[in-house]
Order: sequence, then C-alpha cells, then structure tokens
Amino acid sequence: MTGAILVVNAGSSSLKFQIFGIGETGATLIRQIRGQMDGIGLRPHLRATAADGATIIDRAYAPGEIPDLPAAITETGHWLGTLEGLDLRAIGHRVVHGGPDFSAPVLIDEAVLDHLADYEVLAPLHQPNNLAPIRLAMQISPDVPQVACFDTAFHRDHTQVTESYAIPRSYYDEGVRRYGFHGLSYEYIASRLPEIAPDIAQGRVITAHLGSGASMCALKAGRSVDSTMGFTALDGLPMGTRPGQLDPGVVLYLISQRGMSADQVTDLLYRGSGLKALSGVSSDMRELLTSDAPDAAFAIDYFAYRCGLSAGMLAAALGGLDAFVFTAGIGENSAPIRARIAATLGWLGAELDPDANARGATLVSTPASRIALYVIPTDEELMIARHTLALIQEPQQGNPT
Ligand SMILES: Nc1ncnc2c1ncn2[C@@H]1O[C@H](COP(=O)(O)OP(=O)(O)O)[C@@H](O)[C@H]1O
Ligand SMILES: CC(=O)OP(=O)(O)O
Ligand SMILES: [Mg+2]
Repeated sequence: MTGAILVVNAGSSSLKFQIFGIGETGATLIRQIRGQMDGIGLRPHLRATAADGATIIDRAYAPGEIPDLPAAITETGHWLGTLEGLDLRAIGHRVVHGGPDFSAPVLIDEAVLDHLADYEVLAPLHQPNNLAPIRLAMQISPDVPQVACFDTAFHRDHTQVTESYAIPRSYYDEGVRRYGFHGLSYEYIASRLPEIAPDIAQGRVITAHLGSGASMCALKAGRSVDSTMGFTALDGLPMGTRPGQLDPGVVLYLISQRGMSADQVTDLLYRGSGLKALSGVSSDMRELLTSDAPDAAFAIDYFAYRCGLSAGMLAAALGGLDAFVFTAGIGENSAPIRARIAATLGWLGAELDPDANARGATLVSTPASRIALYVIPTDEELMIARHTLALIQEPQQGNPT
C-alpha cells in the first residue's frame, strides 16, 4: 500500500466517507473504511466499518448534538483525526454544482474554491456543506492535495437542445442551463453495467437514483443523454424535502401574493416540501412506509406516480427502453417502492419478479419482461476515489478558475 485517499460525500441528509488504500502499483484502490453519519438533526448516527465488515464505530447522538451538516462534518472530522497510521495522499470531495465552467474533476486551490463558492446559491442544501470540509482540510492538512468531483460533470455532453430553457439565450450564456445532478452515481452505474449486463450496457437504460435527493438519468451506451434535474437540484422527482417539478408560476404567486422573500421561498422549496410536506410525517421513506397516516400513503402514491411520469419522459428521450436500474437509499433498499415504480413501467412491457424483488436480487424482472429491471448499489465514493487517484497521478487542470 502506498498511502490512502479519503473521500467525503456530503449529501442533503447524510455525510458519507470512505478511505481507500492505493495499491503498490499506484493503479488500484483498496477499500479500507466505509462510514456515514446519517439521521442528522433527527436521529444522528455515526457508523463505520472496516473492509472485512468489522464495526469500527457505531455511535448514536441526541438530535441536538448533531443538529445539522456542519456539526456532522466537525464531529466526523474529529473522529477521522483519531485514526492512527493514516498516510493520506489526497482527499476527494463530492461537489454538487460545477456550473458551466467545471466539466471534469479538478485539483482544488484557493481560486477554485472561490469559484465554487459562487455556486452556493444554486445548490444551497449541498454546496456549502461540500465546501466546508475542503476548507477544514486546507487548514488542518494544507499539504494534502484535494480534488473536487462534480455531480454535474457526467451530464455535460448533453446537446444544447437538452441543456436549454426556452428563455432568452443570454441567460444560457451566463449559465442558466439544465445541468442535471447525481452524475457521480450515474457514472458509477454506467461503469458497472458492462460487468453486470454487457448486452444492455450499450443500450437504452434509465437509472433512478432514489435517495433523499432523487433524480433519473437516461443513459445511451453508457453516456448521459438527459436527466430529470435542471439548473438546480429542485427539479424533476419529488424528494425528501424538495418538491420536484413545479410550475414557476407557483413561485411567482408565493412572492407576489403571499409576500414571501427569496429566503423564505428557498427554505420552502429546499427544506419544507416534498415527502415531508405531503405526508406531514417525515422526509424519510422508511418512516412513511411504516406509518398509518393517510397522508403518508398519499406521499408514497405521489412519489410513485411522478417517478412513472419521469420514466416515460426519459424513455421518449431514449426512443425506447432496454433496462431500468434502481439505486441509492430508497432504490437499493425498498422492495415496496420498487414494486410501485415497476408497475408504472408496465405499459413499456416491464414485469417485476416479486420474489427476486423481495430478496433484493440484482435482476428483479421476470425472464418474459421486455425491460430488464436491476437493483445496483451505487458507489459515489469509489467514483470520486478513481477520479482523485487519476488526478493526483497526472494533474491536469483543464478547467478555468
Ligand atoms: N429500507 C429502506 N426502505 C425505504 N427507504 C429507505 C430504506 N433505507 C434507506 N431508505 C431511504 O433512503 C433515503 C436516503 O438515501 P441516500 O441515498 O442515503 O440519501 P442521501 O445520499 O441523499 O443522503 C431516505 O429517504 C431513507 O428513508
Ligand atoms: C443533488 C442531490 O440531490 O443530492 P442528494 O441526493 O445527496 O441530496
Ligand atoms: Mg446522495
């Protein structure tokens, strides 16, 4: 082993991290530690396991101890600092928004960091949390190179028709575009498909990243051709606390008729909508599935219905569909939600195998299904580690700062 790479992935409801050893040849990554702090502000829990599955830490906190992501970053950073014998060669970070200027991973310096801070307004739930650990590491370990890997980068070869809004072109030129997010997850899934389903990897695949944030991506021969998210991570599918697709007229109404400020609308759309608002119970799909509240069932109906609509839209973008992949927290773990969504794909010829689905098999469709249905666990952290390793070995800062 020739040192290690720490990967940090700050999502909207969790802080995930992994440590990879770099193999002797410098070309391989060996997973050593995988962990996350989740339930932030609700039921905070820090867990980490070694490569053999042994628990290294399993600690629950009171909600007030870890009320938000910054507190999770501080606590997790403190715990990582107690690990002995860690020969860190680089830190790779998930950064949600790369805007128009970053279409590939980049080595971080002060100028890059300032540039990325400009995009905080475009991803208020994520970008500040993505940048905070970078600043912290710059202070603690200024000599360790840090790499930013973007959610938006994998989608950056979309055509201009896909990427545009029908508003004056000058807005496109200044960066108002449909970017799409969860790109590291989709890039990882695209890298797995040739191993899992070589016949399908070259075909038309919708991948549904259903977590606390949720989106779908249309993959053609492993490349992203469209996605449900846009300029920000608000568009598309309903999410834990975000509404998904919303007529912009609703925003105008909130401002002009309800007198809401930009901050109030931001808070409503990023933190006060989605499953949480519809159910009145929780933003967490696990809690909705076990709740007896009628509004929890309504929120699930809404989620499944909107997933079906988006799948239809992306199937049109692909000109047909060969496979559908479920991934992320809900997609990987919830058989009932997969069943609900698979039912919305019935018109395309999808047929779920209920036993395989209940078991959480990789292939969950029947042999007769015209569309193959897969469950593939995502690994954004491995994708980040791969990019980080590539960049520290051959630093090319192709992006402007
Ligand atoms: N067994 C499960 N059944 C239903 N939902 C689940 C299950 N396990 C996790 N989830 C859901 O996954 C979501 C979190 O997904 P995740 O991909 O970890 O999100 P993020 O990275 O955005 O924080 C939560 O809504 C959680 O309820
Ligand atoms: C972009 C986004 O919504 O990310 P997450 O799912 O981690 O909230
Ligand atoms: Mg996530």
